[in-house]
Formats: sequence, C-alpha cells, structure tokens
Amino acid sequence: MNHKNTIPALDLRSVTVTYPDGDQTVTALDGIDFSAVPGTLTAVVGESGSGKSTLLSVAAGLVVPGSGEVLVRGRAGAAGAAANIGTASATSAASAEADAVDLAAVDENERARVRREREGVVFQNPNLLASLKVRDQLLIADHLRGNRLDRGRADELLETVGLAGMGDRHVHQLSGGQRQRVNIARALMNKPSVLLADEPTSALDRELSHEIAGLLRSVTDELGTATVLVTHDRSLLEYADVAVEMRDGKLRSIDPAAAAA
Ligand SMILES: Nc1ncnc2c1ncn2[C@@H]1O[C@H](COP(=O)(O)OP(=O)(O)OP(=O)(O)O)[C@@H](O)[C@H]1O
Repeated sequence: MNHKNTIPALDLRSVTVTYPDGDQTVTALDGIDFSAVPGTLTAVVGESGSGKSTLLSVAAGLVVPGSGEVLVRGRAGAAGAAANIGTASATSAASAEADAVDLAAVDENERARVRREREGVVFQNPNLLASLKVRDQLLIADHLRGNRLDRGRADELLETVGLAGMGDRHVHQLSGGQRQRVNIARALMNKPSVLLADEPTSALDRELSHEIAGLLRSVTDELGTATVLVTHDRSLLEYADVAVEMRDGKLRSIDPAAAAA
C-alpha cells in the first residue's frame, strides 16, 4: 500500500535545546527544522554527542525545547488528510493544521497523551517484562493505555514482525533479535502515526542489525508510519528514504544511498 504523502506526521520547526553544564550551557539542538512524513523511513546519523537522542526525546515529548515548535499529527490529520489532496487540498491542509499538537506548547499530561495515542517509541534495550509471555508484552501496552485488550491485533502485529505463532513463548526463550521484534510490535499496538527508534540495533550484531532495519522498512511501508531511525551505523542508511546528519546540534541532508555505500 502506498502511504506516502507530504503532510508530516512529525514537524520540528526552529527547535533549540540547551542543557545546563556547570556554569555553562550545551546547545544540543541549534534551531533545527526536521520533519517525517507517513510511509517514509527517515534516518538520523551523527557522531556520539551530536544531539541525535535529544532530537528523538524532543519528538517524543520527553524533553521540552527552549524554543521552537514540535508538531505531532495523528493518522486522521496526517495520512487521512493527505489522502484527500487533489480533491479538497485546502480543507485537508486546514484539518491537518487543526489536528497538529505542538508538544512545546502543552503541559506534561497532554504530552503524555499525544505520546500514548500518536507515537510509538523503540529504544536500544527492549525492556520486556520477564514474567510475561510474548503476546502479553503487547497487551500490557493496551492495558496501560486503558484500552480494551486487543488480542487479535497483538497476534497480527506478531505476524507483521515475523513472530507468527510465538505469542505463547516466554521472553527467555527468545533471541536478542526476536526480543527487539517484540519491542517494535509493542510500539505499534496503538496504531501510531509516528514511530521513533533510538539506536534499536546497537546491541545486535551486523546481520541482526540489518534484519531489524529491514523490518522497520517493511513496517513503514505496510502500516504507513512516519518512522525515524536514529543510528550511528551508516550501513543501515540503505533502508532509509531520507537521511540527515547531525553535527554539533545542526542538521544537514545527506543522500542515503551514497552514505550507505
Ligand atoms: N541531560 C543532559 N544534561 C546535560 N547535557 C546533556 C544532557 N543530555 C545530553 N547532553 C549533552 O547534549 C549533547 C547532545 O547529546 P545527545 O545525547 O543528544 O547526543 P547523541 O548524538 O544522541 O549521542 P550518543 O550517540 O552518544 O547517544 C551532548 O553534548 C551531551 O553531552
């Protein structure tokens, strides 16, 4: 299915983040513009300390920028509105604008709500609960959101991530790569418009890293998420549609094909 459209599900505008550092400050993000559109995998690369994790934390509403906007749109405002482009583009653009929430301008509760309803977050460490079976790792995401436990969706997502039939296994029966697959499936339970992955392969060997990046690629195509992959591994750029490089808190576009070669 082609989910690509041009209305970003995630849209950072002139975002600056500074951290206190003794008597001084460190500028982790220096007035950056960054966007991610549905059905597109955007990779963010850069040296250690360049600001990649800060970028993702801002997108997830975990860090509030000192200035700038962090707009997050839901599926209706991003994918849905853009699907109408050409017929009623002015109305669609207006509805997408109305649907956008600026994480920099709302309180903590609202940031948590937007994260819960519109975003999926995958970290390096899957952080699965040892006592739960694979399917229950996904259902607990529903439980924590106060949603009905959707067993059918959990099994469907396990199939999407290549773990069909493994719902009744325990975590200790899974390999590192399989655990990261469960982590990705769990992040997709709420049908997020934005999928944020922070170094999801850094604990995995080369082969598994490529498998997981390939999975993020196929999930992006299949489910139409605006996926952002933060990685220090440039070889994974082959899975990206768009790539940017962070350096000293600033961003520049790079050609993913050339940079992966
Ligand atoms: N909570 C914090 N307090 C103070 N400084 C911080 C904090 N978090 C990050 N920094 C600083 O901000 C800059 C950007 O850090 P960030 O973690 O975003 O970089 P990164 O590119 O993700 O690095 P890595 O690849 O090592 O994870 C660095 O100079 C870092 O030392």
